[in-house]
Order: sequence, then C-alpha cells, then structure tokens
Amino acid sequence: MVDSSQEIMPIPRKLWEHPSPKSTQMYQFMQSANQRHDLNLQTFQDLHNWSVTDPVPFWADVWSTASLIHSGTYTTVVDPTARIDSLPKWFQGVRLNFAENILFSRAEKDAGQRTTRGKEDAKVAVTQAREGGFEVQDVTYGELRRRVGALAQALKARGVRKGDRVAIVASNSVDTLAVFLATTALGGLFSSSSTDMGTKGVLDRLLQIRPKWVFVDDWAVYNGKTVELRGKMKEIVEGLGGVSEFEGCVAQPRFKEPADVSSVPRAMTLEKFLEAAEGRTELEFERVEFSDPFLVVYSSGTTGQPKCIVHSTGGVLISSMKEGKLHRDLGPDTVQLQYTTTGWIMYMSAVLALLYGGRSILYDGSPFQPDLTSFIRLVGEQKVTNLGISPRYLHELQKHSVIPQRTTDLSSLRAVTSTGMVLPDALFVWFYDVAFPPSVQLANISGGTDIAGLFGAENPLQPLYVGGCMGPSLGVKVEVYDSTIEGGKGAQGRAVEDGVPGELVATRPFPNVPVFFWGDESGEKYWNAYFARFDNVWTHGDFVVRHPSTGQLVFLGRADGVLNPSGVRFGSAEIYNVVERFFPQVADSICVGRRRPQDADEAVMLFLLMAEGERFTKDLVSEVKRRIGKELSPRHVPKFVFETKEIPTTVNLKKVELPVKQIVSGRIIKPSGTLLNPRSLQYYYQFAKVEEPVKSKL
Ligand SMILES: CC(=O)CC(=O)O
Repeated sequence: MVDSSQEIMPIPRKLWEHPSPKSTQMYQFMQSANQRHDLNLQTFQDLHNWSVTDPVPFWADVWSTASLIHSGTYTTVVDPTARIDSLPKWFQGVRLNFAENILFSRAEKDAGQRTTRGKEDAKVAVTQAREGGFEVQDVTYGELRRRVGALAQALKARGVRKGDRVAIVASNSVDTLAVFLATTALGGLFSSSSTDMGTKGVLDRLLQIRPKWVFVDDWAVYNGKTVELRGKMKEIVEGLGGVSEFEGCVAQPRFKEPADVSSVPRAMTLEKFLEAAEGRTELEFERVEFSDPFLVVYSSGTTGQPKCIVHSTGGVLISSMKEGKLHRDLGPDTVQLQYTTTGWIMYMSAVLALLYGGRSILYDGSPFQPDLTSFIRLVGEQKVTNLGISPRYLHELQKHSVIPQRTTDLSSLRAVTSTGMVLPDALFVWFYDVAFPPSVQLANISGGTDIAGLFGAENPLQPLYVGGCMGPSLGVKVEVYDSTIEGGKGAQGRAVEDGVPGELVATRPFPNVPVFFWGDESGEKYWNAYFARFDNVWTHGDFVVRHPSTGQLVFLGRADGVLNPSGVRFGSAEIYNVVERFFPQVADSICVGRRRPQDADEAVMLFLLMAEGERFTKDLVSEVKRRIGKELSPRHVPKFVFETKEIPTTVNLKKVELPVKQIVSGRIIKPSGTLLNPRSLQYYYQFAKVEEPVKSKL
C-alpha cells in the first residue's frame, strides 16, 4: 500500500502569531499547573502532552479554572485507567445545571448578588440581528433571565420535568434561546432543527426522541424570501400524532404580529403558552448529575436515519470552558457572532458565548442579503471580536471580490473561526494577503456534532501556518492511525508517523463524548459508530495528517470519502485545494472514488461546477489534470472529470460526498432529510455506467 508521504509536505508559510502569548488564559493556566504540580511546561506541546498523559490533574485544574456553578464535591475526576469505550464517569458527586451556568457566573452566585463583571443585569447578553441587519435588538442579561424564568414557569405548569424532551424548529433567535435555557433549567433535554429542513427530516429526528412540546417559528425569512410555516407546523403535529408524550406545538412569532394558528391542530401562540406561568418569572434550576443529559443533536445522516446523539451537561460545560477560555481566550469582553442555523452544532457556539460572560449576536437569515457586504458590515458595526463562519462564506466573499477590511472597520475583530468543511489553502492566503487585518487569528477548527467540541483547535501559543488546524485540543489524546488496517472487533490499531495520512482517533477517555444515542437501548449503535474499528479507541471518521515540521493537524476529508486508486490513499481536500486555483472559472467541485462491484480498482471522479457564463472544455479538463499531476502526483490525477450543475449539500451547506460515491459505484440510495438539494443526486446515477475515460466523452 502506498501513502502520500512526508516528501510532499513542504513547510507551509507562517501567517500569524499571538502578539503577547503570556497575557493569555492558556499561558496563565500553564504557569499555575507548573506551580501546583511542580512541572516545567514551556510550550503548547508540553502542555498538551501533560494534559493527555496525566489527565486527572489536568482536568481537575480545568474544573477549578472553569468555576462552574455547582453543588456537591467530586469524589474522582475520572478513572484514568478506564477503557474509552467503557464511557467512564467524570466528576462524580457534583450536580450542576446548563442554563444556570449560561445565565449566571459563579462569582456572582457566591457573592449572593448580581453585580459581578460579565453578567450584570444591565449588560447586553444577546443582540438579535436578522437578515439584512435591519432588525437589530439588544436583550440584557436581566431581561433574558426574566424571559427564561417566565418560559420555564410555563413549561413546568404544562408538565415538563427532568428528562423530558422539548424541540424547536426555528431560527437562531432570542425566543429559541429562551426555549433552550428554560428547558434545560428544568433538567429537560433540548433539541433544535432549522426551519429549512424538510418535514420528513424533522420527523426522522422527532419521532425518535418523542418530544413533549415542539416550538416552531410561524414564518421564516431567508435570502430575501418570506416563507409561511403553518403548513409545516400542521405536518409536524400530524406526524407526531402517535407519540404519547407529545402535548402540542407552540408557534414562535417571527414578526411583531404573531400568525393566527387556530387552523393548526394542537397548536397555540407563544403568548398563549406563557399564560400558564401566571405572571411568575422566578428562575429555579434543577441541578443534575455531571453525566446527566441536556441536549440531543443529530448525525447528518446523509444516507439513512439520523443518530440521536445525547450530550451530558457536565461534559459539554467543562469542555466548552476549556476551549473557550484556554484555546480561544474568551471572556466578558467577547462579542461573538457565529453564523449558523439552529440545526448545526455550531449553534452551541452562539449560545456558549454567554458562558464566559460575553455578548452573542444571534443572526438569522442569509449572510448575503440585502447585499454581499451587509453581514460583514454588521460585524464591524457590532464591534464583533470573534466571528464564526464556514469556508463557503469566505469563498463567496472571495468569488465576489468583497474585501472585508475595506468594507468595514474590523479593528475590534480578534479571531475568525472557520469550520464545517476543509478550508482550502488558497483561502488561508487570501485571508491574510487580501481580506482581513493581519492581527486577526484565522482559527481553522475541527471537531463535530459527535463530541460537541473539538479535536483540532486554535491556540495562542503556537504560530498559524497555511492549511490545517493549529494543533490538537487539550485533554484529548488525538492520534493518527494507519487507515490501511481494516479493523473490526478487538483489532489493534497503529499510529503512523507524522507526515503520513490516516484516521483521526482518540485513544484516551475525554469528558465530552455523548452519553448515549437516544433509543439505542443496548448501546450497539453507539459502539458501532465510534469503537468498532480499533480496540479501545474512538475513531472519528476524519482522514488527517499531522505535519512533520509544524505539528499542525491537516484535515484531508472524511474517512468514508478517502480516495484509494491503486492503493494510493488521499483525501478529497487535496484535490479541492488544486481545483481552488481555477477559481473563479470553476465555482466549486466534488470528488469521489468509484468502485462498482465489477471494478478491480477504484477510479477517481471529479465533478466541476462552472461559474455562471463559464464553459466546461476539453482544455480545462486537461489543465485541471495537469495541475493535479504536478502539484500532488500523477497518481492523484482523476480518471474522470465531468461537469456538474449542482453539488449536493446538507442544509448546513456541507458538501456531501458519500451519497455521490455510493451512487456512482452503482448503488441506489434513499437521500436523507438533512440534504438541502436531494434532487441533485439524480444527476450522478448516469456515471455508474460510464466506462471510458473523459477524453473520449468530451
Ligand atoms: C466544529 C465542527 O467540526 C463543526 C462541524 O462538525 O461542522
């Protein structure tokens, strides 16, 4: 078996360094660890090594730095000898509540007053901004607490108790946030889906988790269009007809004037629902065990039923404190704008800004309405310090020659996080050479829904280079395993050398793994999802390489999309990096491996989406192949290059390779409800029959 190897990884260009690393919370944490444990940690790498070889003192220190509101005292941090697949319990003995920690800070609770830095009643907690930036509305911590209190009282009066599920199908708004916090205040489980998800996709989720109440926006606005949602509400209510726990549907008003929902069975307006609180707004928090659940999220399930991934209160809180404070240096002066729908795990980032006492801007709608600059202007106007976007957003700006630093004042901006897809090298370069001020840290991060956290994260102690994530997340023993080992129950994995691509795995327990999958009584689905490949190892499904010179983690694509012609294994991102150079002529691309039952070998198929007005020609195909051959290797050159008119994506705009790979390999698949454009898949069936290389087809 041949792998892409060290020689093809030149030292990348350095792009950014923290101007004063010693001022950061990560550095201070490292100094206090040195003092407390008599260590001599000097670098990020030292700190990371210690965090994974000696996890008990590391996580104990994170616990004390996090200063979470809780009761009780933990007996053990974790059993450090436990197998990762035994899902060992963390911080047994403490009880805590998610919403309480979002709405209050420990110092405030200890002092018995509401005047501490960060979460004062009068401080703005969230700014709701809607498409176009026209409807900007500030809500203070005091007002948010009052709204959450009223809603929690209403939910309680209407029967919601610890362990009950409350779902929303709604926009990223203050109303949605209030449902999240009110539900979890009571010890309930919250689950969110965006309004652009089809009813089937929503029901695939909700029929599994069996919610007591479902909150649905009455209207949606996206891309300049206003869509009425009463029909969807009706379908959801009908679909949940057989769920005995289901009490009804609450219509959240998208505009000032709520829609009349009298024609929707078992539905009422939010105003009506709140009447059950009878004017009470007191906040009461059900503190639950560290490992008790509070959130259900879903695997994207591009080809089948979504998995209902259940996260623990303590696991997410402590991991988020570690990421937010140590890796990201967030605090009360943070102004976070994470561009996300409520259906993507990054919605948690929008909510978690409050955990650190910051302000979160909840944005709803397209970032390109009413024009391509409006969203970035909002970033400047709101003095955003931490912006979260996806590579696709940056790509669109680049495509349309929108230069953020010339469009608005970005002097408050400290970092831009990018996730959801591999960020092409060309965008790293454009970011620093053209688009953003050089002081801004570009944080290319990667983790996922499965861990509500990160494997690869930014950090303030190391430089940033073109491509990849700055390094692994503290406390997570990230390794790269030989992906040529097929694995199976009890199979031993093997770490590869730096520079050799392989499977991203975690080989020691960490606290933010899911507690279970909903409805998976035996735990078999869970075990199969993460532990079936290698013994006692979490296999995440990403294909990565650790750079031999910089130590950064370079994400090469999803492991199930790995290309493997004639035994050469590489990630689709390597191909996308080259195709990016044909931009703006080529707007996008999708690359998959085809291996039908009759094929002796895998063939790489590359589909190019041409920009408007551009033609797909024989010369272009030759040039794309030539550049891939030159920049990667002749073995990377796709056997087939075709034009496509549409690339399938999830509703969160992630390119989905797996269904295309299966279709061109001769399978007939049932698209899942999480796809934005399931009909786009039809086009790819014809390529299962193609026998000749592209030359004779053009
Ligand atoms: C942090 C992430 O990696 C988010 C995602 O899964 O898209």
